[in-house]
Amino acid sequence: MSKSYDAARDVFAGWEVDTEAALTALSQIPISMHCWQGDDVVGFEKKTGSSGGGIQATGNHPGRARTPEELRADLEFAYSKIPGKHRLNLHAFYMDTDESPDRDEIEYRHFIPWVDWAKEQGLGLDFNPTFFAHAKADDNLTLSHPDAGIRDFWIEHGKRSREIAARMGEALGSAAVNNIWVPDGYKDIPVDRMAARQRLEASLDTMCAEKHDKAHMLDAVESKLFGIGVEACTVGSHEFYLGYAIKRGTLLCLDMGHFHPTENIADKLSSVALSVDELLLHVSRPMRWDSDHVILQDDSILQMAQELVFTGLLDRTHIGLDFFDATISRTAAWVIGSRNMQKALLRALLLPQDRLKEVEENLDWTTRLMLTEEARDLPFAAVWEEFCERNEVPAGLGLIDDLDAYQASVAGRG
Ligand SMILES: C[C@H](O)[C@H](O)[C@@H](O)C(=O)CO
Ligand SMILES: [Mn+2]
Repeated sequence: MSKSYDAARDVFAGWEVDTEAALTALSQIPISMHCWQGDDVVGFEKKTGSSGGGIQATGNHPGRARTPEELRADLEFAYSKIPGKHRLNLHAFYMDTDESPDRDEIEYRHFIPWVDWAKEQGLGLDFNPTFFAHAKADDNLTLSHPDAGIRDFWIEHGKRSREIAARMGEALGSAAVNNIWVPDGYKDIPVDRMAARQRLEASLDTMCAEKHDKAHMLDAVESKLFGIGVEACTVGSHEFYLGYAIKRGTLLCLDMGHFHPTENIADKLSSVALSVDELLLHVSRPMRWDSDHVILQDDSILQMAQELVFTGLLDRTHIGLDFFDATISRTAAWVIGSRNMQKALLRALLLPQDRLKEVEENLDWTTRLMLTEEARDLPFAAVWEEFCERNEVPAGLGLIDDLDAYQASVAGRG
């Protein structure tokens, strides 16, 4: 235990905050790191179409992972710099196989190398059907397409993805969240939104009809305000999926980039949690649009973490990341973003929660403001360093050399 941690523990104790309890709580929060930051959302299948689903990684930093082996090596490095045990969020088009199954032909066996690796690394896995980057998504319509043949193709993909996720969860002894994000929408103003939404709802119902053990797989649905090429209408809007999650008992996924830029996503947690059992977060940083920048310790993330801690929602929320920046080291992006999520949680866990709630209850808003502002100056960094040390990962400047050395080792990839 370092001298600075010792001193910090005393300072926090003066605020009636137990740093040991905060460290224990933080060590029990897994972050689901998204595989797609490692290769700019390209995936490993041999067949692709022209639709990117309105999402886009920009930049050309050297070192993009081109194979599952390269991606796993990058992930191993990233996890070795992130304190604690975490999860990997895999998309269906990251299959690891010599075969070329189409989306409606994928099977669990195409993902076994990922499961074996996750077991070896002590990681949990989460999963996502991939409803974009395919010729049958080129109209920007999949599950809501007017053509039943196209809908059936994607329904089959979704069914298989749920089955694969369930088998992953069973194999690893930890439920895989299977997140359904469907990019469907219209570039210009549609005249029959209702028909599109009815088709999406019916397709989702068929796709999710088979019951899987919740100990193995949990369905989540993710809404979006708009994407590039579908500016006028997204079929799976927030209202659509909020209703769907409530009616069908699925998790609701809130992606921080999928709302109007002035909306505060942290504010939504307590509202939706009154009507859905569990939540999935896609923690992201939109800049003017759903730009998926690497997350910072900015107000949006700090408030999100504080809401999770203060509302007692950590047990009902699965924290996933969703950003992809190709202008910087991809492994560093994972490390910086994941650690920032953890730092935000630690900051929230180190706040004098009981006292703050008490003064608010007493309408003493002056003291509330004074306490929240003074608490910003507490010696949080010493507690974070202690967490890193206990988990045998570097903190501060010690991290930079490691990140640089790894980036140099992958920069020669073609
Ligand atoms: C690749 C992911 O499925 C994707 O980012 C989705 O979650 C999303 O947020 C689309 O904007
Ligand atoms: Mn997302």
